[in-house]
Parts: sequence; C-alpha cells; structure tokens
Amino acid sequence: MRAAKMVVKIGSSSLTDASGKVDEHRLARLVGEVHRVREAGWQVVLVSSGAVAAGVGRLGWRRAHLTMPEKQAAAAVGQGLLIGMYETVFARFGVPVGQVLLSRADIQSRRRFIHIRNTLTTLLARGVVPIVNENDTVAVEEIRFGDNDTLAALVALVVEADRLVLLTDTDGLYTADPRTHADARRIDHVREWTPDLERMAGGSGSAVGTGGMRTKLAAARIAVEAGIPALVAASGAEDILLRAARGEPVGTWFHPQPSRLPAKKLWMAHGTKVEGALILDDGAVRAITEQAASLLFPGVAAVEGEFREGAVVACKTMEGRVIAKGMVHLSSGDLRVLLERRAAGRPVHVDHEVVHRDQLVLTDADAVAKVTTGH
Ligand SMILES: Nc1ncnc2c1ncn2[C@@H]1O[C@H](COP(=O)(O)OP(=O)(O)O)[C@@H](O)[C@H]1O
Ligand SMILES: N[C@@H](CCC(=O)OP(=O)(O)O)C(=O)O
Repeated sequence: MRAAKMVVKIGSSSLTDASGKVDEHRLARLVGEVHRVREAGWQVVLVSSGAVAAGVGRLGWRRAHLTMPEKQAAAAVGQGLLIGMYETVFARFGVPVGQVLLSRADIQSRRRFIHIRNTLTTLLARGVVPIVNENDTVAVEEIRFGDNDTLAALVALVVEADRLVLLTDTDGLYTADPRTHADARRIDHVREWTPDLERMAGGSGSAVGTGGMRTKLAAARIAVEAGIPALVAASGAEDILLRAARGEPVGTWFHPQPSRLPAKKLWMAHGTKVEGALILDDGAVRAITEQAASLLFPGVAAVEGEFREGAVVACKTMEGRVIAKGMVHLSSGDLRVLLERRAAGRPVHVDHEVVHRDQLVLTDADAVAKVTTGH
C-alpha cells in the first residue's frame, strides 16, 4: 500500500528565539511532532527555513539590513548548523535525515524535476526524513523561490503529497493581520478563491519571517490546484501534525478543487518560468479557454521576447492579460518570419499546432472556471 505523504514547512519565526537565533527546544518540539506522525504511518518531507537566522546568530551579526551576499554567507554558515541540529535530534528517535537544497532552476527543468522526485521518493522509501531548503548560497534573484512557502508547495507537487502543512507563528489565516488587528477572526475553511482572501493576507509580522501570509496563500493555492489539501497552523500546537493528518480543525484548511490537472500540466503551471509570450486574437482566446483547443498559427497575433522551440511561454489576450502557459513548437524567430509573411499577404502553411492542447495549461482563474464548469 502507498504510504500517505505529508510535506511540512516550518518558518524561521517558529524556529528562532527572541534574539533571532535558532532555538533548539523549538526545533526538538517539531522533530517530536514529525516523529509521532511518522509512527502513525505517514512519510514526511520537512521544508525548513532558518539557515540565515542560524548563520546570523553564529556570526554574531544583527539581522537588520543585511545585503544579499551577507544573507547568502549567513545561509552558508547556518545551513550546516541547522542540519546538524536536525541530525542530532532525529537521531534520538533513530531516524536518519537527508539534506536537499534546491533552487528554482532545479524545478524548471523537467529532467531535474524528475530526478528530484526520484531522490525524494527513494529517501522516503528508505525511512529517511528529507530536509529541504532553498539553496540560498547560490540562488541569484532570477532563480530564487524567494520564500519557502512556495518551495514547499512545489515539493508537495514533486512528491504528489497528500497534505501540505505550513507551520508558522499564527494558527491560521485571519481576516486581517492579528498582530495589528485585535478584532481579526480566523478563517477555518477556504473552498473558493476570492479577491477578499488576497486582501486579508498581509506580509510578515516578524523580523525573521519572509512573505507572511501572502506567500502562504499563494503556496496553498498551488497545492489545492494540484488536488492537495493545505493547512496553515501554529507550530507550537500540541500534536499538530497528527491532527493535521486526521483533518481536524486546527488552523485554516484550504480544500482542493475537484478537477485535478495531470502532473505534467501542474509542473508547467507552477514549476516553470516563461521565456516569452504569444499574443492571441480573440478567436484563439475563446478556442483555448472555451473549447480546450490547441493553439494554431492563425490565432497568433504577435510574439514577445526571444525563445527557442520547446520553451514555455505565456499566452496573452490582445489586452495583455495572461490566460495560459504552454510549450511552444516554434521559435520566436520562426514565428516572426511567419507573421511577416502573413502581413505581406503571402501564403503561410504551418502543419502543426503552435502549442498543443496537451502542453497548454490555463492560468487565469476565470478561464479555468469556464472550462471546468463547461460554459
Ligand atoms: N491575514 C493574516 N492572518 C494571519 N497572519 C497574518 C495575516 N497577514 C499577515 N500575517 C502575518 O504573517 C505572519 C506569518 O508569516 P511569516 O512571518 O512569514 O512566518 P514564517 O517565518 O512562518 O514563514 C504572522 O505572524 C502575521 O503577523
Ligand atoms: N531559505 C531561508 C528562508 C526563507 C523563508 O521563506 O523564510 P520563512 O518565511 O521564515 O519561511 C533560510 O533558510 O533562512
């Protein structure tokens, strides 16, 4: 029988003490929680922040106003310390850990994505707890996830997890940031994505956190679109992972959407970065959003950027709204030659789709709703 998988993300704010250093007691508490849910039969991938905080603490620096190279240097020092702490504490339960450091480029490449999946599933099958973090020391802006909430959601996609649990210093999503709004109420269930949700979620309330509720919301959305229930909950709550495993009301639950995209389309929607764009005329927009059709050359009005065949590009309306992402069969250079030929009134024959429907994924919520509800 396939073991259920849980991706658990812990934020810096839940691992550090008041001075910003990694707090061994908090880390040990978390490890105890992971151990208990593993004993209940779950496989767990831990996505742990805290490298920068640990490094800053070790070097005796102050957290405020660090440059990017300083943060990366701090992460180089802190990541080793962090994994050392996990190794020591998990060893008390006889559980080995494995360090997995990822950057966005690792997820963007389909080949590397599959290699990561194989490595993670091998670790899980052999009873190891993979401990994932962003590869902060080498990650430059273009290839950064930027926040571990998004990284955790993508890891959940990679391992096809059954739960994504985002543990933080607050017990869920509130109607406003509870640090500054005493009257804020917790939202226990999210079944629909409304603009209100985005308005409620603010940035980080602490000096060590990155992204706050905003990035957790974005991460939860990636998970639910992939059919994975997501929970935002307090890291300090008793038996939190066991309770998450049972689906108890212990935070904000994000319920998955009924229609689940195939794994490759999920990767394309969330794992890839676009290299350019195709501007579609209104007929093509209707064809791909309402009839789930392939994109044919006559529907392409213009091309933006430079890309090779096989690249992932955005599909935009004439007004510039991104409605889909797809893997294009023609380079930007070839498409421009064909567009010029058409503009000059010369005949244009393209014998295949520009983007095949199997390699096209709708990214605009309204467009997705139209297709999944059938109108
Ligand atoms: N609507 C909201 N509901 C709950 N928390 C919110 C909200 N808006 C902003 N926050 C802030 O998000 C913080 C958690 O995010 P963050 O500091 O990035 O933690 P982590 O290090 O766990 O990722 C909370 O402490 C809170 O101040
Ligand atoms: N990769 C960084 C953490 C980035 C991050 O997202 O932090 P957090 O919002 O605390 O989860 C680190 O290990 O310090």
